[in-house]
Amino acid sequence: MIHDVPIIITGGAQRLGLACAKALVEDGHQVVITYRRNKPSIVELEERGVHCIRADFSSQSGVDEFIAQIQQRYNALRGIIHNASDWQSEAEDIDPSELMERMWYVHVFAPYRMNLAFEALLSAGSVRKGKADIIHMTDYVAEKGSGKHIAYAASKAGLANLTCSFAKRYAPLVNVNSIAPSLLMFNPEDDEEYRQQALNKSLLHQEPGEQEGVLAVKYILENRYMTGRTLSLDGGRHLV
Ligand SMILES: NC(=O)C1=CN([C@@H]2O[C@H](COP(=O)(O)OP(=O)(O)OC[C@H]3O[C@@H](n4cnc5c(N)ncnc54)[C@H](OP(=O)(O)O)[C@@H]3O)[C@@H](O)[C@H]2O)C=CC1
Ligand SMILES: Nc1nc2c(c(=O)[nH]1)N=C([C@H](O)[C@@H](O)CO)CN2
Repeated sequence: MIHDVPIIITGGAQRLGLACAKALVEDGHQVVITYRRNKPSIVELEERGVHCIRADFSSQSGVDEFIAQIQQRYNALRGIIHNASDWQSEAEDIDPSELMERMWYVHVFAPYRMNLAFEALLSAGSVRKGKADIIHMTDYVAEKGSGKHIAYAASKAGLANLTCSFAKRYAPLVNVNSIAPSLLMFNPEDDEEYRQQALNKSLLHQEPGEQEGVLAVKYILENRYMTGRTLSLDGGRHLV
């Protein structure tokens, strides 16, 4: 057992999770990330002192194995950012039952099990660091639904609801909040037409990039009077 008090970022080897990991290390935090598929960023993160753990949250055993590794290695946590996510749509070649199960495991079951299992570690982290946080990365569509990503949206709504329940359960030692982005970053395969449509969905018409997500995470980590709330990062999409 070592005496670090890290922040865990799930799905931390690319895009937003990776940017958060680098930024939190810069700010002096100890960081643990999970990754599913190996990537060059893992070496870079390990060189910066990040503890990288391979984990797949699409089954109960994958979640349980990860929890056991954390409990064996650490006795306190400064926080956990549930960022791992699978943005899969209801495509014709996908079995809906399999899709819903996959979405539910990564967006609801894994955060739920981890939040329960890490209660003692987060409480200890709060005592040692003066504060502990659980952050759920949800999505604008958790509130509005989505015609193309039905299971994804439903499972993100489940994650948003966990925010309220765990905020009640863990107050006052652990603050529990969500960040609900709309468009943060396009994927490389997105074509120009798709990009224009997505940009036109918000008042601000921009692809903000991962650093806006990092700022939101840092705000929550520093804030002492917010729990059970959602920080909306959507360019005013609700007003369009
Ligand atoms: N990007 C955007 O515009 C938006 C993002 N968000 C939310 O913000 C967060 C970050 O977004 P973004 O950086 O784009 O996310 P990505 O989709 O790029 O990355 C998510 C990470 O989660 C990991 N992951 C997926 N499924 C599993 C699983 N079953 N078990 C373990 N790990 C898994 C992936 O690992 P691997 O690569 O190895 O498969 C990947 O590294 C997500 O929660 C997302 O839903 C919300 C709205 C908009
Ligand atoms: N896990 C992910 N979730 C989401 C992604 C993504 O790439 N990975 N992307 C989006 C889109 O950016 C969308 O909001 C606009 O095209 C949503 N969620």
